[in-house]
Amino acid sequence: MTESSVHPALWPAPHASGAVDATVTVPGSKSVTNRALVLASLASEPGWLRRPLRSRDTLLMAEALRAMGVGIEETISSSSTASGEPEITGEAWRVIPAGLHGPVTVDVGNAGTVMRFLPPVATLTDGPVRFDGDPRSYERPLTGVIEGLRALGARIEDDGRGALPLTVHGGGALDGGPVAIDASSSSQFVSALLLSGPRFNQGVEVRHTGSVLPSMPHIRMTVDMLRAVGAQVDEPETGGEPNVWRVSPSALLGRDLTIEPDLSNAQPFLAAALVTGGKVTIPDWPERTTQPGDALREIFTAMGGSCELTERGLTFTGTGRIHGIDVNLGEVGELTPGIAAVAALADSPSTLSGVAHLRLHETDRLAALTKEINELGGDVTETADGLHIRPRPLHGGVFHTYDDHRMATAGAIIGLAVKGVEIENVGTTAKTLPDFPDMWTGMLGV
Ligand SMILES: O=C(O)C1=C[C@@H](OP(=O)(O)O)[C@@H](O)[C@H](O)C1
Ligand SMILES: C=C(OP(=O)(O)O)C(=O)O
Repeated sequence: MTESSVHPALWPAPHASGAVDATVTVPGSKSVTNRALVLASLASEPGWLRRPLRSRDTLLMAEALRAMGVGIEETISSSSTASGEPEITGEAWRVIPAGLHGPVTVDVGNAGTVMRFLPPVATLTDGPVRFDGDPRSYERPLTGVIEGLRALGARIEDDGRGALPLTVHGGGALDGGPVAIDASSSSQFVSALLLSGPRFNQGVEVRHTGSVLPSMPHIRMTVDMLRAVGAQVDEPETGGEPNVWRVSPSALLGRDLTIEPDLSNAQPFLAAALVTGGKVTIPDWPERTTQPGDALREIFTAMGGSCELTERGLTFTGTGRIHGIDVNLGEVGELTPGIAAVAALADSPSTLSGVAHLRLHETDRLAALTKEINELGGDVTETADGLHIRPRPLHGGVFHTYDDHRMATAGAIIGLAVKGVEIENVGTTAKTLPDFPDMWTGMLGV
């Protein structure tokens, strides 16, 4: 447990006195940064990550890979101006792959990407790799990774619950081949096995056997990023068998990759435009992306705003009126807390569905959102796979965050419209956006 969660401070969420009008530069994507770190570490030559996200989840990933032997040097990248003067263009990480070694202990924190993406990497080391993390990490599902890796030839010691803590006994290589897993509780099981797949002797063929598969854009992100480093991937969306992904064994290239801004972390800022009837521009919004946050253009437009993508970025404009929405968020589950917050301020009810698996995210997000919005006077009920939200006038109070970064940002969105909201442990936003409080007050000019 972190110091801040033992003595959680209360952060008075700023109330917006008028329409916001701001440009907010959002740091790099967590999901892209952590995939890029894994792929660069498994490559056969050095590579670069430019504008990586520097947050708890990505630093834990970098630290774990370093402990296994990978060189990751943090530098400030520069390029020359027309006059020849160097111009600072931002942070860059140079990744230098090396032989992977144990014994190592990996702290996964509460990062889904670290606890799921690294056990497959650990099978390639020459020793034991112990995985441990925050108390909540013991409750988050890992069965697909543990059972999947065992079926592919790995030796893993765990306590039989299909969760952390566990030790992967790396044997220097893994057979690989075909494997069937149920990834209905997390798409990250599929991504995890695919990311290391090129380095398994026979590659990997992952077959998802469960009824639902959440977060498909994140699996597309895995496939796209694998292809970008030279891997050969067959997958359902380009003519392959449904629910089957195949990665051939191959060496991986070291690339020079600029990380896109984190569009899910852009969500609270776009929501601020919607809630206050203002305007927010996010520079460098990609024209094409696999990030689920891109769906906000459609979802927040349906909730009452409008957006325009230009060379300046994405500009989102609110009208001051917010409408409820009936939407299946199965593909974009991580957007649920921010959408629920906006929906609680709308002029009609909302039904958010397709997100039963959020009960096993950083916290049980369906229970947490229901409790916290209702404690401010709201009327939210949990359904089997989501939330039903009937807006009511809300009042101030403490908004608890349960060590969940997206609960903290959801509370901040509500605080824009409701006076006297205090966010407990806003520091938990450090998981993916350490500068959130300053960025938020900066946007509001307070
Ligand atoms: O692969 C990824 O980077 C992610 C996949 C999703 O996980 P689930 O499929 O477990 O929801 C998402 O919610 C998480 O924030 C990031
Ligand atoms: C679910 C999330 O994170 P994780 O990568 O820990 O699963 C999230 O960021 O919303």
